[in-house]
Amino acid sequence: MADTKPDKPGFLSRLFGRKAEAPAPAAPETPRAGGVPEAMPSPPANAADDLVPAPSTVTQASPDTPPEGKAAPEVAGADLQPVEGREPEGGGPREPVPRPAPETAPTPETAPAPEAAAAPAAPKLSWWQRLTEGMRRTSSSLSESVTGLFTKRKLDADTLEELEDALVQADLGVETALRITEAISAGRYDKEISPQEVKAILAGEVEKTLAPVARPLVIDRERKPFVILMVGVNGAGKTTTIGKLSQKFRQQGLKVMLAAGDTFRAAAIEQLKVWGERVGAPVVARQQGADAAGLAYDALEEARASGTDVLLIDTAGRLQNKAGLMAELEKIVRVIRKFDASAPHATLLVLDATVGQNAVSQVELFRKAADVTGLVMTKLDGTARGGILVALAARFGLPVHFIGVGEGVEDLEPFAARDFARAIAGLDEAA
Ligand SMILES: Nc1nc2c(ncn2[C@@H]2O[C@H](COP(=O)(O)OP(=O)(O)OP(=O)(O)O)[C@@H](O)[C@H]2O)c(=O)[nH]1
Repeated sequence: MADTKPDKPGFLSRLFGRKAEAPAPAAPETPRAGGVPEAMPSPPANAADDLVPAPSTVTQASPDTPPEGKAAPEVAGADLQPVEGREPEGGGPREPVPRPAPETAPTPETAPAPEAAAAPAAPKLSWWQRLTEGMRRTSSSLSESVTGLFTKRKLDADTLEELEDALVQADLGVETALRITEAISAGRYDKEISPQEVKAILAGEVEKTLAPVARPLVIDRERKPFVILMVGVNGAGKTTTIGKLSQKFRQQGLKVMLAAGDTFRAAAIEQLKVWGERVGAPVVARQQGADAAGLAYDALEEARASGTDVLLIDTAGRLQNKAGLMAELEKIVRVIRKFDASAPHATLLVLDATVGQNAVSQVELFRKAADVTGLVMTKLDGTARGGILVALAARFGLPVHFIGVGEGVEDLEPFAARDFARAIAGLDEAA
């Protein structure tokens, strides 16, 4: 018998209806600087491209200090609140002191794996285990909905509507939610469908959306240094991600240098120095409040002179207001290009998954100020809103290079569409 049409508006009208009825992006789950404050008074315009206002210091890496398994704990609390003004001086590192150095410097070959220096006890988990564990909140809320909706029930309009709601709630985005419900309903209307079948279709559709954006970050060895500019709002995980990436690059045998371009926060400079020590990468830094573009230029000179392969430049996640932040980023890019017209070779926007739909406006904002070439999504472990990555992929098509599911150095891995799709749907690892 032919499938009966659902007794409800078509998908398009449902799409427009829903858009009209639920435009407000959900608030972040935890109060944080998910957005850049707008209503603050404008900061004094930055001086012209003053490239050498104050000497930069290069903290020589203590390559003797092995990378550790435990990432720098943040700088929580006040740092994540909207900025009221500059942070008081003396916000020193809130990191554990790096472990004592061993006798010999670790080469990428000899450097101990991050876990080696970490506290014992915890069994080593595979990436799949970390990923599924990290994404449990997102996947269980989806799984519960699917199981609740499709257990011993025929597929009808109400079920589809409810499923669509659950998908939108998980931040997958309206378009993707519609595509998934259409795929599920195709040929199955008024028939029974098991939760497992629904999850398989869900995973398949999510994978289709993600596959085009799951692209590795390729370091062009011809570019020396290969310059990576890290941008994102404060608290998104930029500094931590720089540390984790540095560790990966070092393990690949690359010579890495870090530039403490978040001169807005003293703690960020210190945090980066700690990471530099841990992974064996020198850190170019100036005092808090120094001109970040000038610092970037110094770092480029340093990096070229020392034969560095990869230079990672940290940037401030907030200034007095959005316009100030954007102006600073644009200036950094301008100054970098004076040194090397092809740089930055990658501009990575770090996004915190817990902000949900707010990530959409962050992408729009940062794309205007810096030519964002790829995304890194952090904190997928702290949220039920992991679906936002799917919504971003559908909307912007920007490459997603890495995802983070925890604070540990091993909790950041290259993004793989199938793994993510199966994890979000609550399925087992692909064979
Ligand atoms: N749970 C979890 N925490 C993370 C992840 N990535 C980073 N963090 C934590 O998020 C906090 C903020 O990270 P930072 O690297 O300081 O963020 P930032 O963007 O540099 O912030 P500013 O320096 O304020 O601009 C730290 O406590 C990190 O350990 C992740 O994938 N999962």
